[in-house]
Amino acid sequence: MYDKITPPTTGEKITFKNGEPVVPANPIIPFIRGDGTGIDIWPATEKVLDAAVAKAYKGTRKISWFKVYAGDEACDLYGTYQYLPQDTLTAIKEYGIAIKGPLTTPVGGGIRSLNVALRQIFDLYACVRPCRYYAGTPSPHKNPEKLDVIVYRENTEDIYLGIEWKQGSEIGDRLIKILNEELIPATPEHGKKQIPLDAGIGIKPISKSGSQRLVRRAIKHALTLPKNKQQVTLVHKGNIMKYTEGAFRDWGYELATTEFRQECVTERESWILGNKEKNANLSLEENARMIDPGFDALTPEKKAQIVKEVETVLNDIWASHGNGKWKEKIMVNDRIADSIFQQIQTRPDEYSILATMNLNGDYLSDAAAAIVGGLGMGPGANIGDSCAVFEATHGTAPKHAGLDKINPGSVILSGVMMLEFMGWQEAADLVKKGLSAAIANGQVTYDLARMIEPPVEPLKCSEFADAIIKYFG
Ligand SMILES: NC(=O)C1=CN([C@@H]2O[C@H](COP(=O)(O)OP(=O)(O)OC[C@H]3O[C@@H](n4cnc5c(N)ncnc54)[C@H](OP(=O)(O)O)[C@@H]3O)[C@@H](O)[C@H]2O)C=CC1
Ligand SMILES: O=C(O)CCC(=O)C(=O)O
Ligand SMILES: [Mg+2]
Repeated sequence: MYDKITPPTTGEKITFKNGEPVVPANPIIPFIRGDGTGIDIWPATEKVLDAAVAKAYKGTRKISWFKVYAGDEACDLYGTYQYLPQDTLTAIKEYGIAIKGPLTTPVGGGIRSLNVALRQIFDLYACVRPCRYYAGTPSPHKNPEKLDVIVYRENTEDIYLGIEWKQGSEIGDRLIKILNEELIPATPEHGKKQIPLDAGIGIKPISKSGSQRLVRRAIKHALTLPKNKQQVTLVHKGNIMKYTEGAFRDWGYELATTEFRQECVTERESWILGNKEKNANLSLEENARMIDPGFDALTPEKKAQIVKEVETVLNDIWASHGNGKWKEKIMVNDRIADSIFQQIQTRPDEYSILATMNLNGDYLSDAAAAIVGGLGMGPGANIGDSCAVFEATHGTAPKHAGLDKINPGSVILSGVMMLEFMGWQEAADLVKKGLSAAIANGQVTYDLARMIEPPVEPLKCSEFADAIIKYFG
């Protein structure tokens, strides 16, 4: 079955039932070490996870790690350009849950991202990246503890589908010609616009099904959070990209107000309901004026539309959501992408789950990680309905590779997410406890040490792992 790798001789497979993993006591879990700093981070991660499982379950549970190859290491073993061998894909498919270090993607030309390829091959449509603060972590922000968000990023489409044509390529030029001469002129709203003849072209597909399955998962996650964090914010640049990013927002609201009608309230609905609660005699038009500050300047048609919206909301959900009942529901709102980048800095405690398309989520997860201590503190998971691959937000950080210096925190915390996904909460809690205590005691790697006042001597990557284990208690 495998060409150059052999699964561990002990251990069993994880399977999936209704999208949830069924985990034996001794699961086999494939891991990819990763390029660049993967060489430092992976051994530290494995050591911490093994120690936590051993301590939590006293030998009754154990992970059998299965080394599989991708990136530079794969080429060394399988030959030139064998960046993602079939063996690796077979193993991940067979064992269901995997964890990986970062993999290099060249800029401009060369191979397309192996990280993205894995997400697409296994349909890992939700990239889940929690950004929360561990006490004692130095941060460029005054109140980093106020940020506690989970970026829920659509992980398989958007421009990451990678359908693009190089400037000057035959098909790219043909496409531009067809667009300029046929399709754009046939679309009145595009007027006399033309694509420059020397442009590269990329396609940005955003589908209804792809958007809604991501938002569905985000809402289900919100249902598991404490009441004050039960909120899903749809992040988009829908004012500019109306039929892709704007549609993502609309499909998100549609899903929330149909599939999750009893569980959700939208922000606008909450205003309408709240207005009526404060003044039961409010007319529909007065209510409409209160939810839309520019109401009086609108055209009669637009005004009528908003009055109709108020009427529909009150007819449809006053009984189920009115009289304050909406305060117990999941709040679904939306924010324009550029705005959310400033909002997570200026009003961090107003947000919880940020549901995004692929590119926005990629940017936003790095930015949010920076607030709570940097890319060394940014874990992540790529989750589908029958497979999950855990990986950090950061990349290979090549200048730090092989120095036993980098912060393994993000991959270790990705391991925590993996343990939680497996239902091994006791082991996950031990790792979080050890990591929190190490940081609180100033035992940190260079990235955090350089921000602490007064400065502390940084630990090596491997020493940080040992410190975490020491603080399991
Ligand atoms: N999922 C994946 O595998 C990903 C892969 N990549 C790939 O990684 C390669 C390098 O990308 P690059 O843009 O340099 O981004 P990186 O995330 O690899 O690194 C950028 C900087 O972030 C900081 N950083 C990253 N990881 C850590 C860590 N574990 N601990 C502390 N600080 C950290 C370092 O800052 P400083 O030097 O200031 O300390 C580093 O120089 C590219 O090929 C890219 O495509 C990128 C993102 C995700
Ligand atoms: O695949 C890559 O090289 C980069 C991907 C990335 O930045 C991410 O998923 O956050
Ligand atoms: Mg990224």
